[in-house]
Amino acid sequence: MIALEARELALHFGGIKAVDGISFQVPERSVFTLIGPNGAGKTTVFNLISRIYEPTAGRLIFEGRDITTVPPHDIARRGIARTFQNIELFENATVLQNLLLGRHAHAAGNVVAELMFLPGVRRREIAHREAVERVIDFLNLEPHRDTLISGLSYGVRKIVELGRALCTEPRLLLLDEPSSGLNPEETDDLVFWIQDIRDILGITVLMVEHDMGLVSKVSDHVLALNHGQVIASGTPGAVKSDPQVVKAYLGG
Ligand SMILES: Nc1ncnc2c1ncn2[C@@H]1O[C@H](COP(=O)(O)OP(=O)(O)OP(=O)(O)O)[C@@H](O)[C@H]1O
Repeated sequence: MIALEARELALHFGGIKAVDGISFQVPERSVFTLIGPNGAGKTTVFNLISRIYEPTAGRLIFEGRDITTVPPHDIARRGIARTFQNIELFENATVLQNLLLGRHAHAAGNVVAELMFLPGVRRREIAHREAVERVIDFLNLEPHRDTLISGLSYGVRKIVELGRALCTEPRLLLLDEPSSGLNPEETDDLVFWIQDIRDILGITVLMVEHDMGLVSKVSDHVLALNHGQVIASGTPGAVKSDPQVVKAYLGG
């Protein structure tokens, strides 16, 4: 089964063809990685899927449904979550509070019902708590649950951000440069987290990543972009040694 499909997707900013008619299919329960030199169009693809940008042309299909014109706030409800290149957490809140906020931000709520604390609201609240506890457990965040984000190392913050995305119980997780700022040991841990997210939680992972060591260890499929176009697609080994990819990284 295909989780996500891009068909001839394009986004032009004036004369700049940031994404220039690319097509790809992300199989369910796989790790699919976008690589390419700076300015290749990787982040723009993420922003198109998150619906931050309107495509100039093309379609995006998620689980067989066209999401090309779905409003951004609906994306999480449909089962897509993302992390950002720069961590976006509430510094003066605890890990638990951040995870709960991540959960609530995407929950459909009725303000009157919430104020009156109707039974449905309590049930939902319990469901939120349970989802958050599962994530704390899964990512071994228990020792940090009551720690303020400002008191955490960068590596742990990145795991919390991953946790916040997982709290929405996505079926597709977008990871934007997950290894940036991590030391080699933390990057090795990330390999296991990503594999567990795919294998244990059954979530499809679409990732943008520069660290080729991490890309090779964890990806089922790699798509290389340059100047907004696909230049290679296949296994990590095949893409890494593709002459067009080698040339692109050398500045071609
Ligand atoms: N909002 C924007 N307005 C104008 N041009 C943009 C905008 N966003 C991206 N671009 C341009 O589109 C091209 C693709 O950029 P993008 O950020 O997607 O590349 P990238 O592959 O993610 O690069 P990096 O690895 O540096 O993050 C670049 O030429 C960039 O300057």
